[in-house]
Amino acid sequence: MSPILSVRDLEKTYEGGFQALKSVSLDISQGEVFALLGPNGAGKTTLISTICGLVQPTGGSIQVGGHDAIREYRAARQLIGLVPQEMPTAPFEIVGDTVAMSRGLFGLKRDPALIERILKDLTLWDKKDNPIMALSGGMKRRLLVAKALAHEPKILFLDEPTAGVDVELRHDMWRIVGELKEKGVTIILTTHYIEEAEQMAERVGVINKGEIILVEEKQELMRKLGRKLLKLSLSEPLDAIPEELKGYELVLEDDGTSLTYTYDTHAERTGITSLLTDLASAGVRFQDLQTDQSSLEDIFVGLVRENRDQA
Ligand SMILES: Nc1ncnc2c1ncn2[C@@H]1O[C@H](COP(=O)(O)OP(=O)(O)OP(=O)(O)O)[C@@H](O)[C@H]1O
Repeated sequence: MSPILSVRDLEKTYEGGFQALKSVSLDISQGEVFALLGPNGAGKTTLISTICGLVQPTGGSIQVGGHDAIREYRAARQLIGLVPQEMPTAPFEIVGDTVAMSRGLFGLKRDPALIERILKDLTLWDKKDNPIMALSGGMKRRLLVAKALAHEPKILFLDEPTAGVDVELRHDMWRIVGELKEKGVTIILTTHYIEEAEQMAERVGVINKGEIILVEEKQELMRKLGRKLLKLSLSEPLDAIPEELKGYELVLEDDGTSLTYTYDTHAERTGITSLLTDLASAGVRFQDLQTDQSSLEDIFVGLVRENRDQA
């Protein structure tokens, strides 16, 4: 099946020369939930804004549902709903009106029944006659989702949907995403949190400094994130791994002075206890041991640390 969204070699250099996107390529299938994970300033908002036509790219191309996002802007934009990080609307606007107006902006016929359903789904129906300023922060977040859905988009972008929200609203957002997915809406969300990507997404892309450095199926990513290394410094160097330890897929390193075992922290059994017993019966002694995170976790922790250091 051809992707509903296809981004090719996308570049964005802001006025002043800062390159926020460096040749980003990405394909998203219809109906999938994709999380774009990355630290502050990685380029997540720039990427979304460029796809939604709010920011002009300086290179590359974007196809949305087969439409070129620049040459066929209106057709492409019609398919997209965008939930921004913050409420850009006027505080005096009435909740029900502002959602209906969002639909009108796309030149679509009024559909009060649809607006009612959207407001009810987002538990905003009893606030429909209130001005936006009378809503709590959490309700404003829900209203942003309602406005983005009013023209029945096929692709919904959620920019940091749970940044700064309480636990209850975070779970609500996860539920809303699940329900939209059931209806066949393609969802792309940005987040800082591995946990959030794990909860919601089927596929995860990691972006850093304007480059997508990894795209993985969530299951595969979590498997890698869950991997750890156990490194044993041996008392006496080994020429080879003893036959009875072959099942552990150990790696002999550092001129035979260290053995490394990879295990899965999510597994019911890590295999460490039996490894240590089998090492003893094979007569392999060690003087020290240390554990290490898997390389993927290193990447992400490294990204976040780098970002914090720069802040
Ligand atoms: N209008 C602009 N002019 C110049 N530089 C900009 C502009 N908008 C964003 N940038 C820069 O581009 C980089 C990427 O910003 P962007 O907002 O896309 O990151 P992000 O991953 O969404 O971060 P956050 O998680 O903080 O929202 C940042 O270094 C930012 O300062």
